[in-house]
Amino acid sequence: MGTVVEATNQGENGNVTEQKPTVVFVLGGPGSGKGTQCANIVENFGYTHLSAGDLLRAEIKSGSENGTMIQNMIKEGKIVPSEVTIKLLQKAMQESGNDKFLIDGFPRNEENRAAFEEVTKIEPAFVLYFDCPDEEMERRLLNRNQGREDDNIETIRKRFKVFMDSSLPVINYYDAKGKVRKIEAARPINEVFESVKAIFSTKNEKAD
Ligand SMILES: Nc1ncnc2c1ncn2[C@@H]1O[C@H](COP(=O)(O)OP(=O)(O)O)[C@@H](O)[C@H]1O
Ligand SMILES: Nc1ccn([C@H]2C[C@H](O)[C@@H](COP(=O)(O)OP(=O)(O)O)O2)c(=O)n1
Ligand SMILES: [Mg+2]
Repeated sequence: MGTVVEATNQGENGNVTEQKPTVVFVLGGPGSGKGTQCANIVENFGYTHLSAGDLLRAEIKSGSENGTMIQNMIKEGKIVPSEVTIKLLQKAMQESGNDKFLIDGFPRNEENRAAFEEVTKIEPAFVLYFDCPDEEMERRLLNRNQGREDDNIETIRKRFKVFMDSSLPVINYYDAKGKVRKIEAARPINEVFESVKAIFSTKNEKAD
């Protein structure tokens, strides 16, 4: 079995080798509801959910040599170097056995985006963007109660700034390619999911 993550559609001799996996990037500010909606999508549409933040937090817990660096960056609301995050994503993709992925919270900056494309040669089918006002996101994060070291008001403000400065440009990049599916996220969870369902039920998954 070859790797799904670096798969190409055609070998050098022109033979069809493997299909590239379907990837949907799930973006939006901290607390916009990415993880919550991904869980719903998994139940209904057969995707594997990969949260970049969850993978990084698991890496900290595992006691890896990068753990302290990752922990310090997350506490400061900063974005971990792509090399680290992409390796974790590739490993999780390989281990999943699936060929449809929701990649949640990635790419969060231009470096993430360009490096993922370079390393995997995968273009997302589309980008789901949860648009939510800061006040609502702040309320949700302060009530999240998952014991996260970055869900305090000081780090939250830093994360909002990083989102505005570094992540919105990535969303704009994909918007210019017609790939962004924007969702009003400041509504009850089930209403947001109705909008999500409508997007996954249309034939845009394979669109270039
Ligand atoms: N539509 C919603 N309305 C109210 N609270 C929500 C909604 N979606 C998610 N939440 C809550 O807000 C918090 C952040 O949601 P989460 O899915 O973890 O967001 P993200 O992954 O984008 O940071 C969680 O406590 C979650 O239960
Ligand atoms: N691509 C990514 C994703 C997350 N991180 C780090 C920096 C982020 O502030 C934290 C938390 O990300 P996570 O997606 O779990 O946070 P939210 O669900 O948006 O609240 O992880 C990263 O460095 N690079
Ligand atoms: Mg999340």
